[in-house]
Parts: sequence; C-alpha cells; structure tokens
Amino acid sequence: MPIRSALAPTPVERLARARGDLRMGVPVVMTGDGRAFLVVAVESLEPARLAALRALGQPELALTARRAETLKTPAYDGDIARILVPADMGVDWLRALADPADDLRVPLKGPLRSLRDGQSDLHRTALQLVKSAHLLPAALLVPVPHGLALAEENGLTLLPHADIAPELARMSPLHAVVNARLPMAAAQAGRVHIFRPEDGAEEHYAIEVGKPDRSLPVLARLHSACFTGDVLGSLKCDCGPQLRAALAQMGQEGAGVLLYLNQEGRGIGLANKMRAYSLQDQGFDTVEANHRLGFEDDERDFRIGAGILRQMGFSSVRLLTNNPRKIAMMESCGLTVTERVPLKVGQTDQNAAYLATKAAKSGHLL
Ligand SMILES: Nc1nc2c(ncn2[C@@H]2O[C@H](COP(=O)(O)OP(=O)(O)OP(=O)(O)O)[C@@H](O)[C@H]2O)c(=O)[nH]1
Ligand SMILES: [Zn+2]
Repeated sequence: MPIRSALAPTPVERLARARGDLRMGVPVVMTGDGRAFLVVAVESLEPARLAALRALGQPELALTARRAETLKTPAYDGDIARILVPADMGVDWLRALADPADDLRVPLKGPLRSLRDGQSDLHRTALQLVKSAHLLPAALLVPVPHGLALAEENGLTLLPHADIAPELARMSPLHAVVNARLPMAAAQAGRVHIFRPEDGAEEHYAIEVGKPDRSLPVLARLHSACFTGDVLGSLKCDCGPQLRAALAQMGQEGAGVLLYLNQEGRGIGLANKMRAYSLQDQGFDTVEANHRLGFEDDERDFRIGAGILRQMGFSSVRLLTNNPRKIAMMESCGLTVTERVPLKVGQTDQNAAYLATKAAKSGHLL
C-alpha cells in the first residue's frame, strides 16, 4: 500500500495533468459530494467528443458572470452562470458563447436557459482550472453516474473536488532552481535567478543587479511579462520602456532587483491577450475587453512577487510602480514599501487611451 500511494499522483500533480488534458481537449472527471462530472474546455472541444459526452448526460455550460453579463443572461450563482445546452446546439454554438470575437456581428445567441437550482461549486472549480490553463473561461460539464469507473476505464484524470479546490486557491511554493551571472547593457553586474513553482505552472525570474544590502530597502520592480511590449516594441502599452527604465535605474544606483513574472496579459495568457487586443480594435477599452472575454480586469496572483522577494532575503522595498494594488499586495504579504518610485516612461499617442483607462478604472497613478 505505501508503495502505491507514493507512486500515485498527488492532487497538485493531478491538477497539472488536468491542465494539459483540457488544453488537448481531453475530458477530466471531477467528483464531490456524491456527484461526478466530465469536464472539458469549450475552446478545445471537438464535435466527436461533444457527441460522446452527450451520450452520457445533459451538458451544462459554465461561464463567468462577466461573460454572462455580456450575453445578457442571468448568473444565478453570483460569480458564475450555468447554462443548459440544448440538444440541437453543437460546438459552433458553444464557441460563440465562449468567444466574444463575433459578439457585435452576431449579437443574439439566446434565449439562453440559466440554471438556478443545484450546486455550483464544481462548476466554479472547473472554470478556475480552465482559466489556469490559459484557455477561454468556458467549461462544459456533463453529469455522469459512475465517475470513478469512467475515469478508470478511459484513462481520464480524476479530480476529487475536496482535494483539488484548496490546491487551486493557494499560492504554489516556489523553488530557486539556478542562478547565473548576466552582464547587461543597463547593468554590468547582473545575475538571473530562476524560480520554479511546485504546481508545474510557469517559472518566474529575478534579475538581481549588484549585491543589494538585505538589511536596507531594495529598489525593486515587479514586471509582468508582455511579449508584445518587451520583445516586439509594441506601442499599445508602456511595458518595454518600463522594463528598460527600471533596469537602467538599478544599473545607475548599482543595486536593485527586477522580478520578471510570467503572468502575460495580466494573467490571462498571450492568446487571450490577443483576443482582448482584437476586441480593442472593435472599440472596447482594455478593461471592457477583459470582461467581455469573461475575465476580471486583472487575473494576476500578486503574492508570487512578494514570495520571491522574501525568499531572496528582502523585507523592505522601494517599489518602482504606478499601480497602488502592487503596493497594497506587498504590504499584505508582510513586505514594507518604504517608498513608491514612479515609473513614467514610454507614453505614445497609441497608448494614451490605454494609460488613461488604467488611471480611470484600475486606480493607476498618472
Ligand atoms: N489583458 C490585457 N493585458 C495587457 C494589456 N496591455 C498590457 N497588458 C499586460 O499588462 C501587464 C502590465 O504589467 P505591469 O507592467 O506590471 O503594469 P501595471 O500593473 O500597470 O503596473 P505598473 O507598471 O507597475 O505601474 C503585462 O502582463 C501585459 O502583458 C491589455 O490590453 N489587456
Ligand atoms: Zn505591455
């Protein structure tokens, strides 16, 4: 028995496997309180799988309240909506509900029947899981009578809700993997540290400039990955210039730490960020675009940055930011912010509206 339990995947390992399954369109089985559901992500659902799922039960579509609001359908569970999938509706209908790309062209998708009775905890967890796989936040759940047997017969990942829900909510511990010297144009004395989370999600990086004194507040920047801004020189945001200005200031002062957090698109992933950009071309601002996709304005887990700084031995920072939420998060995680150092660079005609929206709707300081 002990050998078997040591070989079997833990809840965290099952979650990592489930993310891969969902991205590939493979169903997972979620069980809890005597119920069992097959769960698939709408984004990766193929017609043959939908037909196989329908043969087992009546599918229910779980969407966030944000997406339901755009679809003008009630979210009786508060933060999520459960919608009955009619027998004659296929994958295209589901995708149209999940993906706002054609909302303006084809506004009416209903009437939709939102479910009011019954429990929604498994649906909520399924949506969190799909989000953490960086897919569109839309999950199809099919109630099945014998979840355990179905998982075993078909080699599907089994997710007991009581085990996985707490794992999804907590911040995964991060481990320092390796660090190496990296001279940079902005700072000769650079060192890159790699941190790997236990849950199999993205690694994050800390770029240490010089040898900051751990007993003093360190000049720090929490930078969220922005492929378009950091690498391509996008004019739609200010990320690239902010990244370079932060490193330059650390180089000038001779010490600092820049965290490069792989939370692309404020945590929704690059594919979803590009969907948001496409909606912005239809006239929606950065916050509205996230909402229409079914996300909150900001899906980042701000605990990660604080966790890395503490692991590196820092307890107080001079934080380079215009975002008050970052300061509040650091302090709630026990780090002292002795000073906010403004970081105003990279304003362009193309990003003026984006920066104004962040100031008006997300509390950024101009
Ligand atoms: N979803 C979404 N993400 C965006 C958009 N534009 C930029 N981003 C992402 O926003 C994040 C910007 O992160 P930060 O540089 O930390 O910016 P911030 O939260 O405004 O805070 P400060 O720069 O510290 O003031 C990056 O992950 C970008 O990829 C957008 O229109 N939609
Ligand atoms: Zn950017």
